[in-house]
Amino acid sequence: MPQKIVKLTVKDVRFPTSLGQHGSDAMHTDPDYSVAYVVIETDGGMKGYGLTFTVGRGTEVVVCAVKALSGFVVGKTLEEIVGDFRGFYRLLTSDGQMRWIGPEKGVIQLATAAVLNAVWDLWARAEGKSPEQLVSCIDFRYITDALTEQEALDLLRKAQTGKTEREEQMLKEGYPAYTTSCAWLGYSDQQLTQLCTDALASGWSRFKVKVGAELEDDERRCRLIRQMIGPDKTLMMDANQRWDVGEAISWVTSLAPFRPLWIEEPTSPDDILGHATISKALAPLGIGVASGEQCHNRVMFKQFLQASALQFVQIDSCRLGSVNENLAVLLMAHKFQVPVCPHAGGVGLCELVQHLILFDYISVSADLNNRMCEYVDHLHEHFTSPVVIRNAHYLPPKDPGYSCEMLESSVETHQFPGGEVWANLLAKAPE
Ligand SMILES: C[C@H](O)[C@@H](O)[C@@H](O)[C@H](O)C(=O)O
Ligand SMILES: [Mg+2]
Repeated sequence: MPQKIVKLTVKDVRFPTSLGQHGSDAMHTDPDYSVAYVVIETDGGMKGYGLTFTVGRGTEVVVCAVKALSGFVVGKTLEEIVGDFRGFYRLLTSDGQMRWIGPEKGVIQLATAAVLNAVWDLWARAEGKSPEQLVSCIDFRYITDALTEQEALDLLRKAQTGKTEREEQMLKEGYPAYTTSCAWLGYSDQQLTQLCTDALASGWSRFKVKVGAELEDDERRCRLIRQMIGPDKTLMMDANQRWDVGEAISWVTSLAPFRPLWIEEPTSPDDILGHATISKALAPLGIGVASGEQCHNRVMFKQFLQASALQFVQIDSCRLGSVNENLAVLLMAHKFQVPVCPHAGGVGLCELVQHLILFDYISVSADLNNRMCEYVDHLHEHFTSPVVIRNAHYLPPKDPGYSCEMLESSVETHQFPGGEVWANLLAKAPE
């Protein structure tokens, strides 16, 4: 029976993570991890859950944008949507009036991600998908000079070989992960040492440290973490867009003795040629450039790849236009032979992105070289099917759907500004 979507609700849900400096970096010094949380409902009583991640103030703007998009979803059947998913994607991203406030970037793209993530959740509960079906979800507009529909189909068909073995391998071993939880910028050295000791004891071998505010602090913290993890484990550094191009090169050169695998977001996320310059300058030091958590669409990723500006592609489940656009980027990255190491953490990003990276390994790249998925140990307890990490690997999710359904009680108490958590905090806040 066709399932008609009859309702879409969206809520502003925030967690006061800034109180403990969790998630802090050189540019976002006080993040309150938040989501615009979307639930769509069908007349048959089925529900789809979706979200997009933000860091506090401004979530209400994303909520408004989701409301502005809801008219495109409510009244449609799931079959109508997935029967022409490319067309539906365009309806959301290319509406003649709404596209002016994007197109395909900023708040409206975050809202698109939240809505489409909910649609994918609903669809994912239903069935498996063939290469043809997947390709039919991708909007190839603006990327055919890098990847055609036929090439995408060929890549997916080629990766059918060995798929079952890779699936079994993932079920047994899981997908390799790295942790960012030890070294947020606002953590003291003592906290860093303790968290690093715990992480090593739990089997973590890949670590990311925040840098970019003060060089001396960076040197001290990187020395500390390198000493703790030893010479053989992997270290990544993340500057969250703090530098100009020249500054990035000299700053990272000073940190080179600590042997980072990559420097993440060294400069503006929009500066493709700047990233290319930094990549070229750092290559002789064996340091790659990573970016993507604020790369707003497939067209930007295409250019980063064409310009050899990135050595690690960091897809994001909520920044790009949901699975549809992530599929395009995974396939382009594979064609350009650049490893994908997704951005995760936040609220629900690990839950969502585990699906994409498992898909990448099983159905696209068939490669684990230089690949790992970010993990941050926060806020998983608010989800009905939280990620499962075993020995620093993501174990494949077992429950149907896209894993971003939150506990009703968590949504209730963290709704901004009226939920209990915020009502209490705001009552205590100075005028
Ligand atoms: C404000 C956030 O915590 C960011 O610092 C975070 O997403 C980070 O860039 C990361 O790579 O995990
Ligand atoms: Mg980052």
